Amino acid sequence: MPENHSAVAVGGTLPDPWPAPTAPGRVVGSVRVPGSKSLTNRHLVLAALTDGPTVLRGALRSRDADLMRAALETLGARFAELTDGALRVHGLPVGAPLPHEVHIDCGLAGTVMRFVPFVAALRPGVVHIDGDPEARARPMGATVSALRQLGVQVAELGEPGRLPLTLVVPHRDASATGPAEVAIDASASSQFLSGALLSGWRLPGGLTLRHTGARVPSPEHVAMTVRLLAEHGITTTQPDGQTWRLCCTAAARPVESGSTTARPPGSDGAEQPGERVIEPDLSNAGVFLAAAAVTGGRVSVPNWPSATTQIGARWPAILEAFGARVEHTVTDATGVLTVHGPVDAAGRPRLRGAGELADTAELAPTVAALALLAEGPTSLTGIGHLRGHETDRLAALAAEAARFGVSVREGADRLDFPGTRVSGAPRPATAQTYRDHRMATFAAILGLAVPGTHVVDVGTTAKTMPDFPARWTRLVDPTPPTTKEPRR
Ligand SMILES: O=C(O)C1=C[C@@H](OP(=O)(O)O)[C@@H](O)[C@H](O)C1
Ligand SMILES: C=C(OP(=O)(O)O)C(=O)O
Repeated sequence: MPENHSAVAVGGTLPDPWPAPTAPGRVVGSVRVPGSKSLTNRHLVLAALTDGPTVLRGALRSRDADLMRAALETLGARFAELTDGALRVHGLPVGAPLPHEVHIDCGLAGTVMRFVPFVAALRPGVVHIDGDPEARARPMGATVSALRQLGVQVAELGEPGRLPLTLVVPHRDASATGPAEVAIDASASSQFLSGALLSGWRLPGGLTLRHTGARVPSPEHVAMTVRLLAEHGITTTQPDGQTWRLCCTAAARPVESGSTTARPPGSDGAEQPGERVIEPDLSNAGVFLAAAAVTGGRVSVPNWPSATTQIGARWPAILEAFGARVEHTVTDATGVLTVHGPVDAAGRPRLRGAGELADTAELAPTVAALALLAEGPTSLTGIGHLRGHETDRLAALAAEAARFGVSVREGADRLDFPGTRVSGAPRPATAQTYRDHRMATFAAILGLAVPGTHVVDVGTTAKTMPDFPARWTRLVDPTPPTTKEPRR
């Protein structure tokens, strides 16, 4: 079900292709980043499966988050926007038959494609699941297999192991005592494991989930799932690195405990909803931090958590590998992360190659932009499963680098960037984005240093950051044209 992705800026539609702003000098600023997509969509699922109301603060509004909300609403959850900007979620009736057949639109959201089918498996009925044309290329085989092991009939209406799917969910024996046993190969995406775990605690006997493949991709995201379950009072045990066990005993209770849970002052707790605060999206924060790195500038992100399960926790180490200096000023549980971009003796930006960076997962496109502007070589390894992301990101990054005049070596699960000492500086190009938000932000970062860069369909950034073009323009060149002065 494709939809119009065109980017709408304050005051109108953005041009397509979009002229990416070039930094007039050092980029200096502070950027408040919206809530994490991965945390928001997990919290939405967990709140939808909790019997009492939950209040979410800082939840992302974006295409992926809105698709998740719509899907959960279709399955019976209810949402109310509160006047203070928070979102109240009322859980869906687990186990009750759906009143009629329903359709779920996943868009291009991996979290919706891989999390929602397991939610659907908790209500007897017929559920049709589809998404954008690009979503039909993304792997779904492990979800299909897991659902069948749970007794759901799954019709694969297109290619095997791909969307669209129709699920026929049976009535479940609520007196089941043992855990459901599911064994899947999740090598193509950690989301298969997260999806099963996020709903598995509502199965009558809980769930034992086993990964049969070699390695778990994006392991941080599975750790995030386990952590959030724990915050909801659901214990996951891991007898070995490939197996997760969830019991159902904590099921169906409103949120009462957990590190992000707070009760309103004076509350006796009886009818009060649990409250969750969602961290900013650190993967998207990396795009803004990259602007400092690329221009020898200084960019801060407030509310940077001191401890997090987000893969964006790796930004300080990654940016330091490129020669940036990173400070984290801590106040309470959060703080401000500030990146100072590296400069040479004359004050000109000067990124060094980062060497080998393993398992950068969803950070890879942003890191790739840095690697194209760095002097020395950088290799991104262990990223084979990114071929199943919004697009085949290894092929897309190599193709777009070539458009900018840089030859990047594409291996089965790695990319090798030569560094500008070998390739020369990237030259202007009109970057294709393949409906992939991170390919758009990749090109925007290059545009900082490569005047004349254009980005096709920059509106695709609405997947996780609807106002990206306006935010980016404000950060890169905040001075109105008439008052412009060189910043260095
Ligand atoms: O569970 C999640 O929220 C995600 C898991 C990861 O997926 P993969 O394991 O497919 O990389 C990540 O890349 C994606 O952006 C979000
Ligand atoms: C891979 C990504 O998204 P999705 O949640 O759609 O898998 C991503 O955001 O980089």
